[in-house]
Amino acid sequence: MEPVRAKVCGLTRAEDALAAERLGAWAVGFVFAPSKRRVTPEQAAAIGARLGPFVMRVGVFVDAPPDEVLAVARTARLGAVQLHGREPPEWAEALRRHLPVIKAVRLSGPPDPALLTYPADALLADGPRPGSGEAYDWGWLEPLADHPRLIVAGGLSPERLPELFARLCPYAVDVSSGVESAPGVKDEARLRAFLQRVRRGCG
Ligand SMILES: O=C(O)c1ccccc1NCC(=O)[C@H](O)[C@H](O)COP(=O)(O)O
Repeated sequence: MEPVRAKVCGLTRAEDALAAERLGAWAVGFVFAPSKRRVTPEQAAAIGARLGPFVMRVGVFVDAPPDEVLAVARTARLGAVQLHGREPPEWAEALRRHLPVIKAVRLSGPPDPALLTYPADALLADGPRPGSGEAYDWGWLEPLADHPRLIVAGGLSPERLPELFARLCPYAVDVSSGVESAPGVKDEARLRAFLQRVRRGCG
């Protein structure tokens, strides 16, 4: 059975990042765009430095030009970048010469199938307002179903994973507010419940 990978996004505290690693997250995300969870590159570097070598550090950006993204990635020691805005494909191509790129799409209806040709290493399907916990109709993911690396995000929680996995088996899931007690503060019990369910997979 293929594993389902998990990324815990919107980290602002080392203790939450360490809990995510200990409980089995494959990746942690740092938001560098305007957000209640925004961190500086230096804060992300300090949190990332506490983690072991096998946890991917992902930086979340919204419409930041490639030079800016690469400068942040160097300081924060990121392993991959997640583009959450309307970045032109040329920006993703430029970034992919240096780092893996995850293209995020905000869904308020079924996505344009042209998204499948966007130059990215993975696609992330998010809710209409990232980090808000707002969900969407998973039926809208149909046009992206054949993508080999589809990451499902947006309003996920330990309670909603069983229904998601009964409907589709994505490459990975991404969660932020569904495992929080306050913006940027993760709740260890909810994190544990989420990651335990992910580890059991779709079967
Ligand atoms: O978290 C934010 O505030 C944010 C702001 C701007 C762009 C992206 C942002 N977050 C990215 C994510 O963390 C994902 O959208 C997240 O996993 C899904 O959020 P949630 O619905 O809260 O689980």
